[in-house]
Amino acid sequence: MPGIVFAKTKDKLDNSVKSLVMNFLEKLQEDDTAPGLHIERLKNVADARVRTGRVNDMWRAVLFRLETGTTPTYVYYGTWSHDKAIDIASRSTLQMNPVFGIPEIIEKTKPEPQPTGEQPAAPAVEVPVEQEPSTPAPISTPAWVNGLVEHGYSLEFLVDSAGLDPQIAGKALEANTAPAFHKVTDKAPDWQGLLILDLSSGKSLEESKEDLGLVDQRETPEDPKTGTSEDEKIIAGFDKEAAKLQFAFIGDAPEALREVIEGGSADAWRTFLHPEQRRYADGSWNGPFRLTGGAGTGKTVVILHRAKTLAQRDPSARIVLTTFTRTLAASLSQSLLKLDSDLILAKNAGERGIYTSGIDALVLQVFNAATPAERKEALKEVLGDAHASVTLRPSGDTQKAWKEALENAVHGLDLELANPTFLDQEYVSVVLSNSITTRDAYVKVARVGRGTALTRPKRLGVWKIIEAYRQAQRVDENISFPELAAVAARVLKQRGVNGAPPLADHILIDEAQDLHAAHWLFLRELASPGKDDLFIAEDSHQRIYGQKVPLSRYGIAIVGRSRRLSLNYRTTAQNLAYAVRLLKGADIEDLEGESQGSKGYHSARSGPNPAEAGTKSLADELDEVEKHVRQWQAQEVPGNMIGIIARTKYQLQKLQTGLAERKVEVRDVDYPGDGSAPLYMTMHRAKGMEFFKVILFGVNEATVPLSLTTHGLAESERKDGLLRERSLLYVAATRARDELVVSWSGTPSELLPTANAKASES
Ligand SMILES: Nc1ncnc2c1ncn2[C@@H]1O[C@H](COP(=O)(O)OP(=O)(O)OP(=O)(O)O)[C@@H](O)[C@H]1O
Repeated sequence: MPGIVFAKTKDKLDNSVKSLVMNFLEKLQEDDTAPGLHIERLKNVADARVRTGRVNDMWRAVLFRLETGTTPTYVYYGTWSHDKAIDIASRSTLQMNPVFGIPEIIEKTKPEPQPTGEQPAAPAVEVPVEQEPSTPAPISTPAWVNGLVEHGYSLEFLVDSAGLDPQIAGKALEANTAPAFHKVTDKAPDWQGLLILDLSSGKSLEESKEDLGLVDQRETPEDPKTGTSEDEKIIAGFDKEAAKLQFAFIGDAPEALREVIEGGSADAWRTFLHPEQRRYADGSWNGPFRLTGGAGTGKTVVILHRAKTLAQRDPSARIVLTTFTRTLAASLSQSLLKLDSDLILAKNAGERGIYTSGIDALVLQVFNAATPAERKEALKEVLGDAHASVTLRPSGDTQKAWKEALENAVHGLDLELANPTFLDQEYVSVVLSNSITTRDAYVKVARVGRGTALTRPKRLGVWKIIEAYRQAQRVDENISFPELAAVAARVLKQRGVNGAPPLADHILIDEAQDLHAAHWLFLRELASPGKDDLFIAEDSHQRIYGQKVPLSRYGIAIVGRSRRLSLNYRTTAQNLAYAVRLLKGADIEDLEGESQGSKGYHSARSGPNPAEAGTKSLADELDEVEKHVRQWQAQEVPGNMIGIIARTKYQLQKLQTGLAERKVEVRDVDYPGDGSAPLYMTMHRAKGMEFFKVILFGVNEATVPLSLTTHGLAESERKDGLLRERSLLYVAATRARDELVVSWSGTPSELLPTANAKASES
C-alpha cells in the first residue's frame, strides 16, 4: 500500500473538487497502479519524481513519487485545472534544503520572456492589486516598509545563512508593498515564509531558528538512521519540526485523509501546528506554565492540542479545560471534538477525560457538590460569621448590594473610594483573596497590586462598608461569584488537608487575563502542585474584566516557565497594525506584572487596509453599514462570518432597528438562526470569536470609552478602567480575519488612531 504525505493546501478548492480529490487519494492509497488514476510522468520536468494523476476530466493532482523499500510514498502537492497542474508539475522540485535539511517543494518561476531586439526588460516588480477602499476616506496608515531591507539583510545572507531559496529571497527583498511581500511568503515553503516574516519583524536569525526548530545541517554529523538515498532522507525529513508545518503523513485511516482535505485551510490548525505551538502542546513542565501572545496567535489552538496530548498520554487523567464564560467553554468543547472526535469529554469535574466548563460554572459545581458541613465551615472561614443558611443564591450583580451598603454604612469616605467599582475590586483582590474576616486583619493586610494607597482611617471606612455589604448579602441569602470561588477554594483545601485527592490532574486555562484573585485561589486547590498542573494562556492586552493578579501570591509560580507566541494566524497584517495602534501608549502588564509590548507581533496574511467611516449622523452611519453588508453579501460572504460589534446594547438596538428599516436582516449572535444573516454583538460578547468581515459600529467620542466605567474613580482605578476600554476596542478590532470597517457618527472616539493623529497634528 503506498504511503501518502499531504502538503498543506495553499490554493482553495471548491467542496465538489475536494470530494473528488478524496476519492482520488483513497484509490491511490489502495493501489497506485489502478488504471483510472493515470499516474503519469511528464517530459522536460525540473524533478524526475514529479507525477500527475487524473482527478477527473478537468482536474489533475500533482504528486512526487519517492522510492522507499517495496512500496512507494507519494507526496501530494495539490490539485489544479489540467493545464495549470502540468505547468506547476513541470516547474516544481521536491528537495532537501541545503542548509537545514528540511524537505521543501520549490516552484521555480519561468524567466520573463525578453522582447526581441530590445534592451532586456527591467525585473518584474509585483504591482499589488489593492482592493478598492470601501469608504470615500481611507484611513491614513503609516507607509509600509520592507522589514528585510530595513534590517539590512542581503541576498547572500538570506540564502547562505538563512537557507532561503535564492528566487524567493530575491523577490522578498524586492517587494515594495505589504501585499507583494505577503504574496512571496505565502507561496514559499511554509518554514521559509515564516522565517522571512520573523526576520522582517525584527527577530534575529538565531531566535527564529530556535522557534522554528531549524538546525544547520552543515554543522551536524549525519544521523545514520536517515538512510542513504535522497528519497529516504526526504522521508526522514518529514518528521522534522519545521517540515510538519507543511507536511503530514496520512495514516491508513480514510478519516484522517478526509479531515485534512475537507477542512482545507480553515481547519489547518488541526494538523499543521507551528513548531512552537507543537512544543507547548506536547511539552512537560515541573509546575505551572504560562503561554502569552497577542490576539489570534493560536493560544486556544495550543490549549486544544494540549488537552488531546494529555488525554492520550494518560487515558485515566482528569483534565479540566476552563475559560472565562460558558459560551467560550461551549465553543472549546466543539473544537475539541473537531480536533479529535474520539476524545472523551467528561460530564463532571473529577471524572476521567476532559471536562470543559466556564470558570464560574465550575466553581458552582464544586460548591453545590459540597456537603452542608463543608460549606458551613468554608463560609465561616471566608466570610466570617457562619451564614444563617448554607443554601445561598449565587448572584452576578453585586452593584446593588454595594449601593445598599454605601447607604447603610457611616464611612466618611469621599466618592473616589465610596463607589461600587473600587469597593468590589478591593473586596475581591484584598479581602477575599486573603480570607479576611475581621477589621483588624484588614487594617494590617498588605494590599499588593492595588493602585490607590489607603490610610488607616480610610481602611476603617472601607471596612465599615464591607461589613454592611456582607450583612446585606447574608440577609438576602445572596452570594457573589467571587465569594463563591473563595468558598469553593476553601472546601477543596480542607478536603486536601483531610487527605482527599484533588479533583483534577491537569488544568488548562484560556483567557486567563480576565480571571480574578478568587478564581486563582480556587484553581490552585483544584489540582495538586506538581508536574503539568496548570497551563495558563493569556493576553494582557485583552484584559476587559477585572484587574491583573500577581499569580505568585496564590501559590502559582511560573518563573522560568513562561513563553510568548508572536505570529498572528487570524488577522491580516493591515488589521493587526491598526489594532496595535489602538494600544499605543497603554502600559500593559501581564499576570506577573511584567510590561507587555507588542514588539515582534506579526501576521502571515495580507489584505485591504482597514476603513474608517466617519459620518455626520446616525442615519448616515447606518447607510454605511448597509452598504458594506450588501457589498459582502454580493461577494457571497456567509452571513455568520460578518460581525457587527458595538460598545453597548443600546447601540445594538439602534443598529437592529435602523437596518430593519433598510431591509437588512441581522441577528443577535446568541440567536443566529440558520447562519445566513450577519451577526451583531457587544464588544464584550465578541471575545474569543472571529469573522471574515467586521464592522465596529458607533465608535463615537461619547460611547468609547464609556464614561460610566471610569466616572468618579480615583486616578489609579480610572487609569485601569480606561485601559480596559482600550483593550475592549482592541479585542473587537482583532476579531476580523480579512476586512475591518470602523464607523462612527459625529466625533470619533479619542481611542482611535485617527483621533490621535488629528490631536497630534493640531
Ligand atoms: N497552526 C495553525 N495553522 C493554521 N491556523 C491556525 C493555527 N493556529 C491558529 N490558527 C488559526 O488562527 C486563529 C486564531 O487562533 P486562536 O483562536 O487559537 O488564537 P488566540 O491566540 O486564542 O486568539 P484570541 O486571544 O484572540 O482569542 C483561528 O482561526 C485558528 O484556527
